[in-house]
Amino acid sequence: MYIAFKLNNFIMIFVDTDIFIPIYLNLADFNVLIIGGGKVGTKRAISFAEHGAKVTVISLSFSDELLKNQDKINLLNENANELSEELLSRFDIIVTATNDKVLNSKLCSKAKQLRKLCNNPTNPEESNFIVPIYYTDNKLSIAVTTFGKSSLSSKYVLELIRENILSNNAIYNLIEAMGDVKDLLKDEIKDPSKRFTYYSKIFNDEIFRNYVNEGKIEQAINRAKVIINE
Ligand SMILES: C[C@@]1(CC(=O)O)C2=NC(=C\c3[nH]c(c(CCC(=O)O)c3CC(=O)O)Cc3[nH]c(c(CC(=O)O)c3CCC(=O)O)/C=C3\N/C(=C\2)[C@@H](CCC(=O)O)[C@]3(C)CC(=O)O)/[C@H]1CCC(=O)O
Ligand SMILES: NC(=O)c1ccc[n+]([C@@H]2O[C@H](COP(=O)([O-])OP(=O)(O)OC[C@H]3O[C@@H](n4cnc5c(N)ncnc54)[C@H](O)[C@@H]3O)[C@@H](O)[C@H]2O)c1
Repeated sequence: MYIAFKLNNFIMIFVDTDIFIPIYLNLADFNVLIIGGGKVGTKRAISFAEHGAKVTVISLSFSDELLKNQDKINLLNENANELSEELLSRFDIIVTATNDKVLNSKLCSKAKQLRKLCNNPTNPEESNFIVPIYYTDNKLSIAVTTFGKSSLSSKYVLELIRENILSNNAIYNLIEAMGDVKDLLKDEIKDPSKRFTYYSKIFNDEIFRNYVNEGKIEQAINRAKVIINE
């Protein structure tokens, strides 16, 4: 998953970025184990729980935020050095977030042997999934990662996309209008291969796009109907 070599006395690590496939997961009711209840473990635990997963945190100590959320997150006060394979097997996803890098590596490696999804925030190149920085609204989602090189840079890239691209309402109008076009085409043309030719034709039509840019969705859909009936 990564290549390491020594250059000027630094160990250079290159994550093989091609090996990661971006996927959006619905983890409702999945069992997630977070090992380490400090700053990183707390962020991950809260985020997984907010997205519907059943979260357990095993740690020697817990942040105040975790202690306040015991109704939503199961806390187990245990030493992770003594975790059995049987316990790890009960979870679908494992995050190793203690401040003991050796322990995190050992646990993540065991988890991967058990074919679990494992995230090691202290050593991204050992993870078989990465938690990217992301933005989601009810129409689209954008996730950015620099594969652990710099979260601040990832955050900056995301801010630039939001400020320079998503701030233009025309993008949202376009998504809305093309969603309506899809409903319309599914209704009117039953043969998918015929239907598919219309998507790009309508998407690239100048008149359709002008209406979309002006926020005139109804006129845009009428224009789509004209194209379908041509
Ligand atoms: C998105 C977010 C999600 C979350 O953590 O829940 C996240 N990091 C966040 C913040 C953050 N992380 C760090 C800083 C300090 C400034 C800086 O260094 O930039 C800040 C800034 C802050 O805290 O504001 C330091 C840092 N990051 C990693 C290491 C380990 C290492 O390098 O060894 C170190 C310690 C380096 C050291 O010890 O020196 C690695 C990872 N961090 C990732 C995700 C994954 C890759 C995503 C990517 O490529 O961006 C990956 C690979 C872990 C993974 O696999 O999931 C969250 C957004 C918070 C928000 O929303 O604002
Ligand atoms: N990926 C990221 O975004 C990111 C960001 C900052 C830091 N980090 C790295 O993540 C690691 C954790 O950082 P943190 O700020 O959450 O640390 P922290 O000190 O706040 O928390 C560590 C937690 O691990 C627990 N722990 C330690 N040994 C344990 C054991 N044997 N069994 C059970 N629990 C144990 C501690 O009780 C504590 O709750 C650090 O190595 C840090 O460099 C990653």
